[in-house]
Amino acid sequence: QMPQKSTVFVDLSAATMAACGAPYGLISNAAIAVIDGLIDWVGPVADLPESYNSLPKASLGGRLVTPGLIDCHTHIVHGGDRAVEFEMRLNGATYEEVARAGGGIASTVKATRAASEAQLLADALLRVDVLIAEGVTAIEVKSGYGLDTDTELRMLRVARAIMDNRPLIVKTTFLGAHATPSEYAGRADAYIDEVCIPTLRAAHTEGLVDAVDGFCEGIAFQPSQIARVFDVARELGLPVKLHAEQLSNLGGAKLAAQYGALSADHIEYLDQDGVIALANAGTTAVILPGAFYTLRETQAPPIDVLRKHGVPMALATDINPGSSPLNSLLLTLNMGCTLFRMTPEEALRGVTQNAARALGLTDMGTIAAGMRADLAVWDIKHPAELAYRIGFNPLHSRIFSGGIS
Ligand SMILES: O=C(O)CC[C@@H]1NC(=O)NC1=O
Ligand SMILES: [Fe+3]
Repeated sequence: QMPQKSTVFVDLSAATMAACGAPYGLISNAAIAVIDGLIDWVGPVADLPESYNSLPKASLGGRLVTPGLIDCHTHIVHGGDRAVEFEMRLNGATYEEVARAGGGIASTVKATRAASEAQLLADALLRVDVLIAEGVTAIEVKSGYGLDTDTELRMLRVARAIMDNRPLIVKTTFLGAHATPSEYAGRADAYIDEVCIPTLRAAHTEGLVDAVDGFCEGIAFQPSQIARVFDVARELGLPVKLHAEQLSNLGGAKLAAQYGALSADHIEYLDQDGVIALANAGTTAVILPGAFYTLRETQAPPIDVLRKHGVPMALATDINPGSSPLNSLLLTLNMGCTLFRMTPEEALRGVTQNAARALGLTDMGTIAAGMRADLAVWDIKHPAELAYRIGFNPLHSRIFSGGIS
């Protein structure tokens, strides 16, 4: 864990992302007082209380500061890759031909089951370091490529080990209900009862699970099967989230809302009833343009309806080797705007304040007293530049728990 710092950062503009009237919660000529790794005060430097005069000052050279970025939906731990099936598809192979050749989730399950904890960690850290270089200070990591007890537990242990190796907050999500493994082909209910739920219990006993997720889709699990997993999550006192309405509308978002889910994710096929259910439940919508782009989908999520009903929107890479091998949260910002017409402010809020909300975190995501001092310092003049550029990383430095890292 990085040493916790006490510093007053000056010579900066702060896009606090806090609700304080100005777009982006912007405070020009600001100061941020940090004590023991937590933000103690933020505001115009002219108003800096004298009580902070004894703290060391650090100039940020007039740069723009945002909350550290949060990637709230990732499958960043996994074995192998799916480049060959990417090539097969572009050479005209159908999904069925790819599946028959052993492609799809099954090929990543096979590679993940064969990989050691050390190999999974080494591979994940390569992808994590790319996110850290973009100013990311927290990520969520899902299991779901093991689909057997040993490998699901190994994936979650690797997710926890990331925090021991990098200055990063990692929240883990159990996704045993990601797909039915080949040994249970055609027996999804048996897989849920004999593997998924017992593995969830074992993972929880080992302290490996912060939330529980599922893939509610025709090619994955029905709402009734997801509900059986969510009932156990509720019994264990674990929050839930759900991959819902990605390729069709099975009512997954409504099911998630019934369980007071932290988030409903993808939601390209969400209808107005589903939006209202999310709004009433206080569930965050997680928008995932990487899968929409990679799968060349045509149905965009109902951003305007979500906006109309005040459903908080988060934005994430969904980094996974099959449907979203997208290793850039900055590019995700641009895709959220250009593909789905989110505004640059909504997009930035989607990887800060609302990403924290999608993970049930209350100590990060905005620059405000009491929050972790996890910040990103940018060589830009306006926050909109973060979503505007394509393939350009303007990060100057990253502050984690009050220390430059
Ligand atoms: O193709 C993969 O490996 C994951 C697919 C991915 N998982 C999910 O729940 N939705 C997706 O698009
Ligand atoms: Fe996903």
